[in-house]
Amino acid sequence: MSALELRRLSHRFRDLPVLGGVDLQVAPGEVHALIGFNGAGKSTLMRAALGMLRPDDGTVRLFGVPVADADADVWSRVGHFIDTPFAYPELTVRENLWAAARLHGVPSSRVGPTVDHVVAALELAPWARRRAGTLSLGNRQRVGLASALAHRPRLLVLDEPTNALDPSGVALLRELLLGVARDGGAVLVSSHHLDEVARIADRVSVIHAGAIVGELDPHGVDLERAFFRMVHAADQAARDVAEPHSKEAVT
Ligand SMILES: Nc1ncnc2c1ncn2[C@@H]1O[C@H](COP(=O)(O)OP(=O)(O)OP(=O)(O)O)[C@@H](O)[C@H]1O
Repeated sequence: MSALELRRLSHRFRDLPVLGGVDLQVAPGEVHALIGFNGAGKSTLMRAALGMLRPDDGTVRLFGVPVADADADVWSRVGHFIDTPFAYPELTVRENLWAAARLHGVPSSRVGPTVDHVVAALELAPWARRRAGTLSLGNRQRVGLASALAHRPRLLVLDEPTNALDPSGVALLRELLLGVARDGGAVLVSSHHLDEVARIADRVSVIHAGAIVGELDPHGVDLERAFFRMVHAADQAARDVAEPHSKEAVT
């Protein structure tokens, strides 16, 4: 059973079509990367996957359960990092992580060691007693990732998680995500960084203009060229559908 399954997901914001019939699955033990240009629909897809946005059409299942029916047990197995990292600015890093772990169902008897573990994992110890609102952007991003990871979720959904991280943070996160997948967890991660994706992904789906236009081999040569070729082919196919006569005139 897939940890996450999207079927025929469609959405528009007013008259702007943003997702057009997306199918996507993330299996246990797999890092599935989603790459695409700015505005391609990555965040919208992830928000729909997490029940933060109700799509116009299509279905979302988390561990086989329709997202609308997901109960606390299902959500306790999900971790996410979307948009601006969530943190209470007036609480310390430790207090934030404590709250995140409790909200994800970690019992109070285990929350102390859970927080210790994730503070160490994200190398947040020097800032653990600082208020989150006083942290640098990169360290706030680390707190957001720590909140997503603290309760050891079986499905992680991360939207551009390396954006503000320094090279050591990027390397740290890479090892953490590979560890989650090695332990049988499922990871969906969006990124613009093809080289980073190639290092961690088992599958790479390309999203373009709200549609999955193909998969890239993460171990293939020249991922960037393959990505642009795929996107341009999708654009050409869309033009051929919109203006069939211009194609006939050329051929
Ligand atoms: N709440 C909203 N209201 C109206 N339009 C929106 C809203 N959220 C997103 N959009 C539009 O939907 C499209 C897809 O946006 P989305 O944020 O999903 O793209 P993305 O692939 O995550 O982009 P980026 O790489 O820049 O983060 C864009 O054209 C965006 O302007």
